[in-house]
Amino acid sequence: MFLVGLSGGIASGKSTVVAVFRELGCAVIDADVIARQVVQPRFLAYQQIVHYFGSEILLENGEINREALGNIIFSHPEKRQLLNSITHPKIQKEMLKQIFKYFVLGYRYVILDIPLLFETNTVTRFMKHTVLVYSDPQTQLSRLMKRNGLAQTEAEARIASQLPLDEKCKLADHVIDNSGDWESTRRQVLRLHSQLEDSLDFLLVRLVAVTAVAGIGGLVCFLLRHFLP
Ligand SMILES: CC(C)(COP(=O)(O)OP(=O)(O)OC[C@H]1O[C@@H](n2cnc3c(N)ncnc32)[C@H](O)[C@@H]1O)[C@@H](O)C(=O)NCCC(=O)NCCS
Ligand SMILES: Nc1ncnc2c1ncn2[C@@H]1O[C@H](COP(=O)(O)OP(=O)(O)OP(=O)(O)O)[C@@H](O)[C@H]1O
Repeated sequence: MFLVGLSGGIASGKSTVVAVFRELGCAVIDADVIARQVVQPRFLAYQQIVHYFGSEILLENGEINREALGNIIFSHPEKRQLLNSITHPKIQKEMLKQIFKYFVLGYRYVILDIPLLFETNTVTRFMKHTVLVYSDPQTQLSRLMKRNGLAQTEAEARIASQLPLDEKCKLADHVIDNSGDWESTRRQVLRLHSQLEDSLDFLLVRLVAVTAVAGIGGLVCFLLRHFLP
């Protein structure tokens, strides 16, 4: 089994791309979804967040007010670092569990949707392929403002909290440009999907070749040992 790391910038279109991969039957693990689960009130990360950020970041029902926490961490790098240090180890542990689940289920590759894949670049070495979902700066900004109802300065602060998309493009093996319409993105995902399937075939061919060479080598040794004086 191999891993495909998928990333992008905030509102660049990762979920849009991942939806097409899911439609094609691919296994996908979404770090944003896990990040939401690990801060539920019954977990340790929740207590740590309340301890460091105070009860003012809680909603009336006791859950974390994500908007309030986002406003803090996207404008204070040291607080972002603190939140990352609380949540990231738990997110990685849960991702590992899910990778194992898909391995047991027999999936041949798994797509990991990790927004900060290239920022925390220790993870990229476990990926056979990396994919970047790009959108041009103006499109990214306007989609983010519209989706989250943010003012331009707030949206710019969120974008600035991540490595620029142009930098990430240089680090990725594949780029999907989501600056255009849905159909154009869909076509690119279909093309990439068939490339990933081809690379899977290539892996199988290599595995068969290695097994065949080992088998022939064993047979030659056997013959030499038994038939040579
Ligand atoms: C700050 C939080 C509360 C904001 O929640 P909200 O529901 O508004 O946004 P959501 O979780 O859907 O994230 C949206 C996007 O924000 C960006 N983002 C989230 N966390 C971070 C971060 N620590 N640094 C930079 N960008 C981030 C990502 O591009 C992500 O896809 C939340 O994102 C969070 O808990 N972040 C810390 C965990 C984390 O790093 N998550 C990213 C996946 S590893
Ligand atoms: N090709 C497109 N055309 C028009 N709108 C789009 C397109 N792709 C995405 N969008 C819209 O842009 C917004 C961001 O897209 P999406 O949620 O897929 O990004 P994301 O990278 O997963 O975001 P985040 O990391 O912040 O959660 C959404 O409101 C989505 O509907």
